[in-house]
Amino acid sequence: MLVERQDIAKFCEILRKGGQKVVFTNGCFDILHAGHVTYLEAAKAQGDVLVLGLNTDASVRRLKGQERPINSELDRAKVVGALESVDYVVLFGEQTAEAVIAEVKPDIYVKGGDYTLDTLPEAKIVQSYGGKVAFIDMVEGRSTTNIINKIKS
Ligand SMILES: Nc1ncnc2c1ncn2[C@@H]1O[C@H](COP(=O)(O)OP(=O)(O)OP(=O)(O)O)[C@@H](O)[C@H]1O
Ligand SMILES: O=P(O)(O)O[C@@H]1O[C@H]([C@H](O)CO)[C@@H](O)[C@H](O)[C@@H]1O
Repeated sequence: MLVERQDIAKFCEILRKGGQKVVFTNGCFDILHAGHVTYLEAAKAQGDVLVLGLNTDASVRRLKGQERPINSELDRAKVVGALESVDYVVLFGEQTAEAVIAEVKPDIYVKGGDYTLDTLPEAKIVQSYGGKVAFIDMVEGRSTTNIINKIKS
């Protein structure tokens, strides 16, 4: 389910008050692949509810170049939100997920093994309120870039 950004803070406060352990992750999820699916299943397993912060189209363009995303933000939200492991999706347009994390205040913040505590600016804000940061191992050879390059070749 897509939650409006203006509602996400209140929404997650209600989840926490209901005793739900909230897991948060973020990403572009442009062309979904098996690495994403495995990763999101492992992220969800860390708690009770998985909230996914999805980069807006403008944000993806800044991060991954003018030719991206391939799929629009609403299409990406619909596809990734259809996964059983993903409970809620919220769009964010900032460069990093720090602001939306400050609103969600997840118990656990998860990213893939392509990041480390040193390369994750969001780690500081999670740790500032006692949240946990977890990393999920990468599924070898799976990436949206690889898929695009394979189609182009
Ligand atoms: N092969 C993979 N195995 C596990 N997790 C992955 C894998 N690829 C991406 N992720 C994770 O999924 C999230 C979204 O990543 P992203 O959408 O950038 O995927 P990507 O395939 O790396 O895309 P791109 O090739 O466009 O950079 C990130 O947290 C990332 O760590
Ligand atoms: O799909 P990606 O490229 O893994 O998602 C990005 O993750 C960044 C990460 O959290 C380190 O800051 C984030 O800043 C960026 O906005 C994308 O979500």
